[in-house]
Amino acid sequence: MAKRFPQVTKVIFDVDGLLLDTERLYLLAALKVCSEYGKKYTRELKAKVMGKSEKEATRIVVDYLQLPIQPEEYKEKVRAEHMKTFPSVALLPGAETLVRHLHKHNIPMAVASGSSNWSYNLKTASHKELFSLFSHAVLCGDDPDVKAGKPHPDCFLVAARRFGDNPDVKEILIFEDAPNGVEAASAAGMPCVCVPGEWTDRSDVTAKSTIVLDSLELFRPEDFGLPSYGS
Ligand SMILES: O=c1[nH]cc([C@@H]2O[C@H](COP(=O)(O)O)[C@@H](O)[C@H]2O)c(=O)[nH]1
Ligand SMILES: [Mg+2]
Repeated sequence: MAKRFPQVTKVIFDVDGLLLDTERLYLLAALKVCSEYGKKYTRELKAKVMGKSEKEATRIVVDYLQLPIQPEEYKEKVRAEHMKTFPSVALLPGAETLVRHLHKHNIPMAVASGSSNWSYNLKTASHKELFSLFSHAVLCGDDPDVKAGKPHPDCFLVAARRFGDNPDVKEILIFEDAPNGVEAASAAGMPCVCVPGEWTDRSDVTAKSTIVLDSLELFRPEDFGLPSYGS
């Protein structure tokens, strides 16, 4: 089958809103905590923080809504909500099939997320075997090599270096759901498949994505020179 886009040889997946259905859980937690102070956590505010590191996202929310608490206290309150919901989070449609397919064909794969280690461990707890198929996870919140979170390109460039053989950035395909992540992929010089979640406006990701899909289930590996399903 002919390629539609340049050949890629490696893949990096975003986590929240792309592999895991966590974005609705982030929303519920933020709505609950902000409402305790009579504040409304809006779609516009959510779009600003999706993909950011926990530290940055926390500061942005507290500043934007002028919450009468320190960012650290906001973070702890939100974490208390996440402890209730993250351990049973579901995978998004198409995620498991795609990851297992690429792994079967020995395509090097990593994940790169705005998450902290704490949050990543909690939300991947019931999907440990699937997440063990990635060669490495770059977690912006706690990784000493990541100087700036998405939309800066650092997390994807660090993940690329850890593949080990100094790969060409143009051969590394990013999967993202949010504007900050698409921006980061573009800044890294990497092609990007965007699957916009419920809280991402298509118009915010179209220009800098290689392709925009309604679901991971619609991704055709052969379009990027990867082995097709069934092969
Ligand atoms: O409603 C929200 N969505 C997402 C985030 C932040 O975005 C990251 C998601 O990163 P990614 O999509 O890169 O996995 C989360 O770890 C969190 O820090 C947030 O604060 N609030
Ligand atoms: Mg995401």
